[in-house]
Amino acid sequence: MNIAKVIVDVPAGSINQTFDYEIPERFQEMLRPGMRVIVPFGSRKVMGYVVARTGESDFDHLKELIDILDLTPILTPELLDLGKWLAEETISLYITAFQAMLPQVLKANYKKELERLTTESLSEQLEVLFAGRDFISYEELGNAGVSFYQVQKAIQAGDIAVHYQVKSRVTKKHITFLKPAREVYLLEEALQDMSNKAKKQQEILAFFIERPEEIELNYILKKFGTTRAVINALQNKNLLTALKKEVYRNPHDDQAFEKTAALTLTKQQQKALKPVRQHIHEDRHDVFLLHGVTGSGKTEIYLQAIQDVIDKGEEAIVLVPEISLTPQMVRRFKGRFGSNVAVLHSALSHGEKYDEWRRVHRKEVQVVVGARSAVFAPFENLGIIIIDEEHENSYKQEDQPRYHARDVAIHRGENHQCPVILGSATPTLESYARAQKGVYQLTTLNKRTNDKAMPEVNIVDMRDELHAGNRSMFSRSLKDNMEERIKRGEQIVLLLNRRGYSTFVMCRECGHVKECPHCDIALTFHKYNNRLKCHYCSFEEPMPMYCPSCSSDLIRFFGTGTQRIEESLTQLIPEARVLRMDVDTTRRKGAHEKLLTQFANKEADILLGTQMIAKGLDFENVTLVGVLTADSMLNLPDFRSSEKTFQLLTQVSGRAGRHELPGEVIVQTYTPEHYSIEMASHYNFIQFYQHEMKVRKKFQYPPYVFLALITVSHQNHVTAVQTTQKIVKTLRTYVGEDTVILGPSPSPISRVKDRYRWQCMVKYKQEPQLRTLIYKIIRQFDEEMRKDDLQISADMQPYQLM
Ligand SMILES: Nc1ncnc2c1ncn2[C@@H]1O[C@H](COP(=O)(O)OP(=O)(O)OP(=O)(O)O)[C@@H](O)[C@H]1O
Ligand SMILES: [Zn+2]
Ligand SMILES: [Zn+2]
Repeated sequence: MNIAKVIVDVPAGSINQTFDYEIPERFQEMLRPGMRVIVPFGSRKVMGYVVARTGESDFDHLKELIDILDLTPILTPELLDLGKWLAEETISLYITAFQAMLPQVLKANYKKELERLTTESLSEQLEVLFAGRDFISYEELGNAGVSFYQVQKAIQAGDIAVHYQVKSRVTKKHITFLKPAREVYLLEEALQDMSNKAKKQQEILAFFIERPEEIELNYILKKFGTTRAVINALQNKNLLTALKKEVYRNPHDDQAFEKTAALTLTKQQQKALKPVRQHIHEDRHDVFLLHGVTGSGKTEIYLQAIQDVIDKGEEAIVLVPEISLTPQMVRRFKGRFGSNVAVLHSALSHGEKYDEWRRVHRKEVQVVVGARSAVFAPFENLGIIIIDEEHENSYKQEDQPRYHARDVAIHRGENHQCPVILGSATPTLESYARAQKGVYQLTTLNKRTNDKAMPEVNIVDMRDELHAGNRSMFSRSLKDNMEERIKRGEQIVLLLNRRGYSTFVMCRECGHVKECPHCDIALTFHKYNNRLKCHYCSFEEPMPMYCPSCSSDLIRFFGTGTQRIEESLTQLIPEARVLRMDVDTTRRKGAHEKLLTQFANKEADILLGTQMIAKGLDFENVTLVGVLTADSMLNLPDFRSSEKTFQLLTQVSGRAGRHELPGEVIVQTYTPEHYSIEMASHYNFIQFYQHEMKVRKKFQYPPYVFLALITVSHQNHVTAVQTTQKIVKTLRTYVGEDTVILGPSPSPISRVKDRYRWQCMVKYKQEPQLRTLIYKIIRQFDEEMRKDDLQISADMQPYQLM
């Protein structure tokens, strides 16, 4: 067994397999699968993961592996298997799948050090090595000739520990971040206009167009091999902004969490919990869909199920959407389980994330609460996996490996024979349809725990406002109601549904929205050439001057930011104290929490915000929720837009009247007759489900079919088109008769980073060989991908279609 099978960190299709290495004598005792190693690869030294040990190889003259990076495996046998499955399921490379399961710190080569933990004496060799110090660098270990096996034993005994030194912790308190200074479509315009000489600027801008989030300056400098001058140029053009952020570790340790005890469950809660408990105790896997209205006490059910798991000596993973990983949510879990909980989310620095991950790895906690990637927590005795707000899009990863956390959770639930709970007030059509078929077990909570009615929803037709001469963003009824609440000392939550802004075109006179004649999807407005396009079938036409439906010249695309609304709000109701919560005001660490605390302390009357205020918030004094433009999302070129609108309206309505005071909701819209708005106003999920299923059936969208999206990109337009054509042709030869292949068509963002992007979509019901087929097709282009920088990616069950 002196041969290691290694997946190397060389992300290329032609290298997507294990390589065999001889294990040198000094590592033989300690090397185990799941450890990272350094191996020679060609003329280089690269990192790799040991996936197995074996006694035989098909090859002669194996090279020796050079070094071991871990003294204990960082991937469990289950996670090694999971990585393989994940790669195959998402048509990704094995190395990419393994990297996705680990915190950032373990992917890079960080400096390591050893810490002495015990005051008792160590073995003689180790005593000599430490020489009275508490910390020594890892390199000293190699030089001292101490056996790794001895070190490993001391680690297992808890006498010493290995740390990865994260640079930011030691050297810097502040890190500079970059982010777009303007809306993405404005960046796109700037990119179009930019001189071809400014190559680096173009590359960097294109990067931010694809990922308009803040990111470390250093990362950008390194990635593009560029200098501060190039960044400055982009800043001077007002395209990027720089900001400094402080970096801490152990974010939750100093906070005191008030201890909570289990509540006496309501009848409905008891009924929902019972079968889950049975499964926990019988070590049985099943998927439970917990469909419970907002405020019905789903979280309490999770907490009590987890308590059982803890009592049994097993472990629990709770996934919550990034956006609702609020201090309120963390407090509920820490309040019940104290330091037995690790929290993993993106607001943590690399070092903090690694620290939390390590607490899981060392079995110091039994519960993990985290965003998507927490589904890979390296527990070995899972007793339950819970996905809260299972309908949230953030559970789908939008780059390689393009996995959905739900699929991973269910796969791990099978591995560990434990239950999986999917909870939501507005389940996805996919999940609800599975529950209807009996694939998942459905449990419904249709009452709030306080037995209060759901707040009444009033729809305001904004076209009437316009006709009455009110051109502001606020209807008369919303204004009157806000003033009344402020007088009574009650509070208001205002939602600006901002996604999709400035992309679709709507007539303000009659509400008409331009749709594609072939696809039942709104056309997207492209400002730089003033044309409307369909992103499914590539239909396009010029932006009309007059509404095709009523001939009004009030047809235009939409665009309003929270800041402008805040201004007009203070003009409209000067006495209102407004807190604005959006990406701009929550950028600083802790800002989110601070705003919520201010609002809870009644230092403001109105909380105005984007999607991030729709979820999880629970304030007793909120009696009015206003939705400024319910339709803005409805017109996104996405077949899920009605579903997303229904979900958002239902979630935000759930923020009102959660306690003693009754709540009310005012929804402003230009299309009050749209079924998702109308049905959300009655909280009628079942009716919405039935209606939307008919629409999906008619247009053949999920859950009636599965989708696979293949995207090709290349600097040369013709190459991109021709490659996509070849792919489509091969696919057509092998798929079944009922399978539909759409395309080639240009991707919605048809040029990024000076690369042209084309795509094709497969709609299928049954294609057991499709993944293998797509994998093989992509591999046929390995040569071009390696030499000519062609890129091909596949997204099975895509969520992002734009
Ligand atoms: N059995 C119970 N008895 C009394 N109060 C309860 C009970 N269960 C939950 N609650 C309280 O009811 C409120 C709503 O519960 P919870 O937040 O768990 O609901 P939810 O379904 O998760 O809501 P949402 O989907 O809106 O986040 C909370 O304040 C919670 O403390
Ligand atoms: Zn019109
Ligand atoms: Zn179309």
